[in-house]
Amino acid sequence: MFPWFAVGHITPYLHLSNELAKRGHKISFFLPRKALILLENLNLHPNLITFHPLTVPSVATLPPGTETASDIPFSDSPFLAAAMDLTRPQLEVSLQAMRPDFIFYDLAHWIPQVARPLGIRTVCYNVVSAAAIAIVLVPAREVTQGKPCTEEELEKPPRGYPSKTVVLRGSEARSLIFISLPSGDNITFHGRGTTAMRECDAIALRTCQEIERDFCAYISSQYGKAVFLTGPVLPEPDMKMLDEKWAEWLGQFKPGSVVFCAFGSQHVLEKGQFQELLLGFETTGLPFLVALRPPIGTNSVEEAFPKGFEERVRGRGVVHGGWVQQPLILSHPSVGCFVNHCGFGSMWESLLGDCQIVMVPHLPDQILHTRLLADELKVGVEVEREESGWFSKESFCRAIESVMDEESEVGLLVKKNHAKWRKVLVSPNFMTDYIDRFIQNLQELQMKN
Ligand SMILES: C[C@@H]1O[C@@H](OC[C@H]2O[C@@H](Oc3cc4c(O)cc(O)cc4[o+]c3-c3ccc(O)c(O)c3)[C@H](O)[C@@H](O)[C@@H]2O)[C@H](O)[C@H](O)[C@H]1O
Ligand SMILES: O=c1ccn([C@@H]2O[C@H](COP(=O)(O)OP(=O)(O)O[C@H]3OC[C@@H](O)[C@H](O)[C@H]3O)[C@@H](O)[C@H]2O)c(=O)[nH]1
Repeated sequence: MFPWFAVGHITPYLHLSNELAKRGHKISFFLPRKALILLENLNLHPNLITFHPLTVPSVATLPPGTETASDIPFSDSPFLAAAMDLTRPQLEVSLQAMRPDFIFYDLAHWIPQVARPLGIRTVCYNVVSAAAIAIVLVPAREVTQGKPCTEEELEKPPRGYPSKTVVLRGSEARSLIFISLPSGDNITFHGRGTTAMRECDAIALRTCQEIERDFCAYISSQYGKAVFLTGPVLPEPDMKMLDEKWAEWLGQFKPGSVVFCAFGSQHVLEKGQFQELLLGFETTGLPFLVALRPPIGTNSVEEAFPKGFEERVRGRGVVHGGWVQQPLILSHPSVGCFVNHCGFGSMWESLLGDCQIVMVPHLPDQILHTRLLADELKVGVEVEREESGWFSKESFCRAIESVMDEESEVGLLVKKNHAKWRKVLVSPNFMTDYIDRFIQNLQELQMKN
């Protein structure tokens, strides 16, 4: 396993590794040293899953010590991609010695060049939605190296893109410009993503037909190869592992009453937006647990609190400036609403849980995931932004109240739809059957010469 150096990628690769190991397969997992510390406890089969910490080479354009996407602003992602590419010699030496049957990778587009001569099969395993891939990372989206896409080009989905709902609206499309800019040396993000999928033996996606059938079919037709699906791949939460501190705090509130908020491993808010969000939570009058990193330019969340905030919400609101056990908090009976950025991991965790869903997307893939949930499946609501991109305290509060008010029409509708989808996704054997079929797909691929 060799995922992109981001917690939102390493985590789902580890969930898949656990499922493979559960069925007796042996896994070597390559990841930056720092990520290992955070994720080691998610390894449920240490006898079969071995971690291989990588030394992430220093790149002049990255802050010293950078190892994962959590360490840098989004704008530095291209330099982290360059650093990942420089780990190639480490991978080469290890693969030569190990000779695994398969290697799984995503943004390291050069893996097939290394693996093919060694007879190792390559699986490009993507852990963002099929929709996000279909809208940009396909040959039908023409991108020329050295020529950034225009706004007009970005506004149009590629020919044959199968949805009119799961799209970026108006100025949102501008944020896709990054696909046509360098991502490491001499390659664009589009070049990286499409090479990775064109050159692999199999494309795999962390999704299911039931939700993303048309997008999967589109990707398959664009690349002229089968697309293997793993399903959502989420472990059963083990509530015994929830930190005593949170179990106790959450335990004081009525079932389904607490609003939990987290924005994944990369997103850091501007101070003004952070304060607006907290004021929005305050206005709801509901108990809340917010787990967000200190906003830009601050060293702690406390330092950025709005004036008098702490006293006003004492006893019902907690703001934690670090990492929490998100899947376990979401499964706590007191938690009734999940305000999240709709990273693909959080999207699955919210869909499989039974909290009401409120989305505040930031990156373009997160906007597409939000459209899928809010406009296609209608299982949650999106917080309204102003034209400038600003979320006001009123819009946060309105979105949360609209799903938490038991009388609200929107709240009842999303609850009903969510329950319907959840029933499908948690039905006995749904996830197991996906993994079993996926392994069968791999075994058939292995039979081919
Ligand atoms: C330069 C910065 O680039 C962007 O940040 C990189 C992040 O990319 C994430 O991965 C994807 C994002 C998107 C997206 O935003 C919209 C899409 O329609 C598609 C994708 O695809 C992918 C992706 C990732 C991996 C993979 O194998 C794929 O096949 C597709 C990644 O999750 C995250 O960790 C990166 O930080 C960013 O937009 C920023 O604005 C730019 O400055
Ligand atoms: O405090 C936290 C925050 C997050 N998490 C976990 O970290 C993971 C975060 O993954 P997400 O995909 O939701 O979000 P990230 O922003 O970290 O992901 C990244 O990769 C996936 C893409 O869709 C996102 O756009 C990209 O930012 C989730 O599994 C979540 O449960 C915690 O366990 N605790």
